[in-house]
Amino acid sequence: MISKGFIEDKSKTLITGVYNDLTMKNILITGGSGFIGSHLVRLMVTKYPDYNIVNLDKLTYAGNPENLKDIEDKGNYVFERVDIVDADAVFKVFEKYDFSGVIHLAAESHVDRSISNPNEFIMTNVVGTLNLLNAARTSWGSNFSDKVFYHVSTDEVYGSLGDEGFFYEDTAYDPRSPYSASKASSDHIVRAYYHTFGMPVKISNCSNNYGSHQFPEKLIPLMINNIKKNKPLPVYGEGLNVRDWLWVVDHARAIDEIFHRGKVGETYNIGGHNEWKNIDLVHLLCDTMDEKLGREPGTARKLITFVKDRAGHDLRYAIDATKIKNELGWVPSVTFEEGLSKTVDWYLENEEWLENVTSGSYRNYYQDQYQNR
Ligand SMILES: Cc1cn([C@H]2C[C@H](O)[C@@H](COP(=O)(O)OP(=O)(O)O[C@H]3O[C@H](C)C(=O)[C@H](O)[C@H]3O)O2)c(=O)[nH]c1=O
Repeated sequence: MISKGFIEDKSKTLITGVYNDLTMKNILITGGSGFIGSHLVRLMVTKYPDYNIVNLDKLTYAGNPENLKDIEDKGNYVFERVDIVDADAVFKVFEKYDFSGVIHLAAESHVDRSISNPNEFIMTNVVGTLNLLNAARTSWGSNFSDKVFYHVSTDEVYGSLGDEGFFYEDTAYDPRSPYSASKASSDHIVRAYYHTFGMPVKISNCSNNYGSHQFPEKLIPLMINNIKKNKPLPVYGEGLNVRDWLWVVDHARAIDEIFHRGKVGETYNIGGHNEWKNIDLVHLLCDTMDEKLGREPGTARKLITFVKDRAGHDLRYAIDATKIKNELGWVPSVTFEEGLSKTVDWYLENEEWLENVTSGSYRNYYQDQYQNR
């Protein structure tokens, strides 16, 4: 079924009326209905009206078209429901559109889920990435001029830091969870396609993101949701693990810069220089929520419950983001206090979204909508 107007094949036959400018570039964003992906799609669709943004997403529990409600009617946005593990389906999408660039974010991303179900992570993150690389290679042939295959990855590939030091672009990979091992593998495969086939690739490795539209299994939205509902706040171990938090909108800005101006074959680390011990962050969230909800100070902290630690829990992540700052001029646009306050407000104002993602209502609704496509 035709989604919303597209260029049917590489001879560029126009078959519906929406995209009548054949000079427009088709850019593929995978995982665009997810948390980081939806922020990137929003930015690209609004900032680059001369690009057709094709969002390819499987719509798992964490991918939700509702995240893009505000831009889904734009003429330069198209949605394709595809599982990247399905090589044939991926090839068909590459045949249907003549992509100039690929920004690949589709991934299983939750570390705890990778511990209980590693296979899904290997399939989506490793095999899925391979399928995209193969489809791009077949589609582009040996003509790589003006093409980019950009893999969006994580700082977890570098392993776990002690109390000191940072991850640099040349830090040796040392992944320790099935999730980070799958992302490390896909980074290596992407690099292999650069060295072996000359494919113009770029990779970025980013620290923990926070912001609107994040599935409430991740630390920040989970805590916000539980505080709101007066439910226990599960802190793993003693809460001493450290994460470097970055506002998701700033991550999307960084991806835009790297996609357009980053050097081919290079890696860029992205981070906020914003390290927090989990327990300190949970305290901050508790106090912020008490204030915003007009509750007695100290109310939310009483909900904190120390629970069994995550297996193989990485102690500390911290990114050195000097390269992206020096080469591309990117720095975070907000302080953590600003970003967190905006984030808490968004979850409080979007109760329905939170309820629907938690109950699976959106998922059921959209799976019905797209089941015959
Ligand atoms: C869900 C949860 C987490 N935690 C701890 C575990 C971590 O030390 C920290 C953050 O956990 P979260 O699962 O939100 O994120 P990470 O495991 O650091 O990984 C995240 O950031 C990287 C960069 C990615 O690449 C991952 O895709 C992304 O999921 O809070 C708790 O103490 N309690 C909880 O209920």
